[in-house]
Amino acid sequence: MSEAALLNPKASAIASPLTPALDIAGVHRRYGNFVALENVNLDIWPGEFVSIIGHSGCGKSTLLNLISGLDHPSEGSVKLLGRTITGPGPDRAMVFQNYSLLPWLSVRANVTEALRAARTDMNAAERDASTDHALKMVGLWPHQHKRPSALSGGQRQRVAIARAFAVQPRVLLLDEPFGALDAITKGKLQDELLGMWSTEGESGISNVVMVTHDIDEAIYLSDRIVVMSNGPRAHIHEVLTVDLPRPRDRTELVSHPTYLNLKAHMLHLLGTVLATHH
Ligand SMILES: Nc1ncnc2c1ncn2[C@@H]1O[C@H](COP(=O)(O)OP(=O)(O)OP(=O)(O)O)[C@@H](O)[C@H]1O
Repeated sequence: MSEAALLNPKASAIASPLTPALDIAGVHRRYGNFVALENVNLDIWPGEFVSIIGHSGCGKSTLLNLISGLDHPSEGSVKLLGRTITGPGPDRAMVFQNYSLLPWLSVRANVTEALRAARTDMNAAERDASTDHALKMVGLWPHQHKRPSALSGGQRQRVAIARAFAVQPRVLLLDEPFGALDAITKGKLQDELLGMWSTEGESGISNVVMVTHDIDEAIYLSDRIVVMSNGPRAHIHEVLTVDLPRPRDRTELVSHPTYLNLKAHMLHLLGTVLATHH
């Protein structure tokens, strides 16, 4: 990077390696008197895969909603490449816990309509090709003309995943995306996700922020794992770095000392330090 680019704030807003992809600073989220999040601070760097883990109700979905722009902090700011997020945008796509499919549209149309909205750079043929690819990837191509109501919970979740994968946003926000899936499908989609995320270049997914309850999934996929404290007044308890080389081999990983140490540490945090005694 040239000195001029560093000195020119406009030029450096996008290009500087010193600008976080996401800059979450002093974020509080209150609902009336109820404080869901209290003083959350986190920088996520371009290219990072970050997971968020913590007990139920600690504000994980709230944090994702703030990044998506569907919700706003009561205090503090969330910035994307140096610009404050004021609403949803085509640079971010979210896979919700509850699928959020449009029930009056077919499986296929749920994907193509999302592309029409988010990828104005694509023509109809490109949208069709991208939809075909995403639906095949999640194994729903044979079901493409069905309505969501005719699908199982796991199938609906896969439509939501196909929609986000097809859009290929700069930042992909995932709220327990694989929770409803069987182990084989889950593993396959985790690997598809990694394949898309690690794609180099201007297009494609640069950052993934994923809420999960699954410790193994968090370690397998992430560069860093954010452990939230319990709510109310939830904040970041600890950020763990997953210092394991990529590509990672699922079967070799489980006997790797770094993996075992991380897993033991997370079990201790979630099971003892942050235990909820329910
Ligand atoms: N619109 C709202 N109004 C009032 N309280 C809310 C609202 N949305 C969330 N909360 C509260 O904020 C807290 C955090 O909720 P959130 O859904 O972010 O938790 P979570 O960590 O994603 O939980 P889970 O793991 O169960 O999905 C909870 O106590 C929840 O009841």
